[in-house]
Amino acid sequence: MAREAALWLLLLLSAHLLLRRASAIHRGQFPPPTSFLFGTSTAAYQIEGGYLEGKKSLSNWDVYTHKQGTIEDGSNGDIAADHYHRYMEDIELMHSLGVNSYRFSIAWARILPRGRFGHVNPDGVAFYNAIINALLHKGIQPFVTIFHYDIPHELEERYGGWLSPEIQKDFGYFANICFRLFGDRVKFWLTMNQPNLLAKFSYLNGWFPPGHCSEPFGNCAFGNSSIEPYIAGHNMILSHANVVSIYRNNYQERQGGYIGIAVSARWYEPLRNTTIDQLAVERAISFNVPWFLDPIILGDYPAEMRKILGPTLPEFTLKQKKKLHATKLDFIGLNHYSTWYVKDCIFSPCEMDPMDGDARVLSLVERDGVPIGKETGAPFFYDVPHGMEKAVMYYKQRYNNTPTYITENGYAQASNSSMTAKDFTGDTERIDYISGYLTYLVSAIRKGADVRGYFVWSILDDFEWTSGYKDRFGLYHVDFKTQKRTPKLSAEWFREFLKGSLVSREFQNGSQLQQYYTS
Ligand SMILES: O=C(/C=C/c1ccc(O)cc1)O[C@@H]1O[C@H](CO)[C@@H](O)[C@H](O)[C@H]1O
Repeated sequence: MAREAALWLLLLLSAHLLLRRASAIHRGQFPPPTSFLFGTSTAAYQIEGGYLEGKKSLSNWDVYTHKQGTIEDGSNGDIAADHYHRYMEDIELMHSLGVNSYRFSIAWARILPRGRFGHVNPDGVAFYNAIINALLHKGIQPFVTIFHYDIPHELEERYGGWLSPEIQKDFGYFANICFRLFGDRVKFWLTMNQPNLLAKFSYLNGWFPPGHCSEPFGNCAFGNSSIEPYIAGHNMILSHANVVSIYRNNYQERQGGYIGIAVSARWYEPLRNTTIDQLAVERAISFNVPWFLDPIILGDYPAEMRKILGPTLPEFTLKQKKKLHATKLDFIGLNHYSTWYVKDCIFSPCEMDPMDGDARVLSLVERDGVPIGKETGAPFFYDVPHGMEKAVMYYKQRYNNTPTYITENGYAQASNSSMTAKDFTGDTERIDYISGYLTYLVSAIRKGADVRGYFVWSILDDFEWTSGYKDRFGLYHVDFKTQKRTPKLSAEWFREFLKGSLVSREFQNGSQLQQYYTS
């Protein structure tokens, strides 16, 4: 039965490639597996479930999702994709794809249920040991995010989470335990995931816990949208620096790994070809990635931010600047999905934008009624493949070609509860999306960008934060009632791509094939 399904998918895939020639892209255009990672990406809260199992405590997300009205479909991550019980099956799926890396995150509340105020939980440690060992056994490099949005709820209650400098101590305490317990086997660490997006979702527009915001960015019971995002951001930057210094001083030499940070790297284009919209693009960019990477790599916030925010933007003390300078990072992780048009809001009137409005810009997905790219199942995410090359080349230049990994890129299918696996497995749009972005990534690499890996978000359909289970990003479909995993066409495509066998389908002409194998 499973065999039949696989054959059927393979047939569909061949037809897709023949008819649409979707991918001139092939594995041989990238550096060899010894120097380039191809993997899939996940985060603990989005796939694990088991929210009260193994003596885990409640995280901020457990508490938030259990409140009415926070998640669009009223769901939560209590069970999610049940990866807590099915991790071996999921690792086998990845192995069958032929990836050489897997990016996942560690649930803080599994390792330290009470943060630094309690004990290390052996069950949590055992869970991640089992995952790491199973991955290594199959030749898959663990690529670990220490913090991907979920913190022990107690830290939120005690001192307000990321709003307090206290969090720096807790985060350092947690990371130190991760390095000590897992660092003998984990060689790739990300301190955090998308702090630049998280600070806004948590404290500017209030979509994520603790749901803080104020007018005009949103209407929340608590918060101050013009101050709190930058306080949280400041604590995140200092927490990153602290954790990198812990790794450098106590582990890196002995363990021989690398440490970086993953940021949300949206790309922006001017709505009109005018100076004011071009300046708006520069502001939008500055308030996105450079908000975090300028302090971490160059030592201070970007000038555009200081100019607009003035004293609202915290200052780094001399001591902090010294620490930033001494730590920095080994590599940059870019999460890239889409591109937006940007319109100036300083010299022209605008509606309030709860994502980019703090940069005095409005981001849009259409120009004169024409969408910026092909639409996807996620509202606001469009298929704009050239944005990948633009973003990579921009940050190559800004950060002196720091080694870079594309830590996330992927495509969402929209769904509703009456749809079944069959409705999702013929996902040629995802194949087009991924092969398009990979094509532009190859172009950036050819132009000298030091890109060392690419991770698809995601291996499985998962809990997509405030969208709940509606947006399906998986290469494998998950039936959340039975937890059955079914490969989509894109999974078969990725497998063929990683094998290098797409080339033989693409190039019927023998000499080109010859060229590929000898180059
Ligand atoms: O980029 C985002 C999230 C965007 C968003 C969320 C909720 C909204 O309401 C609007 C946008 O996160 C990255 O992209 C993925 C796919 O989304 C997430 O599942 C990952 O966890 C995250 O690192």
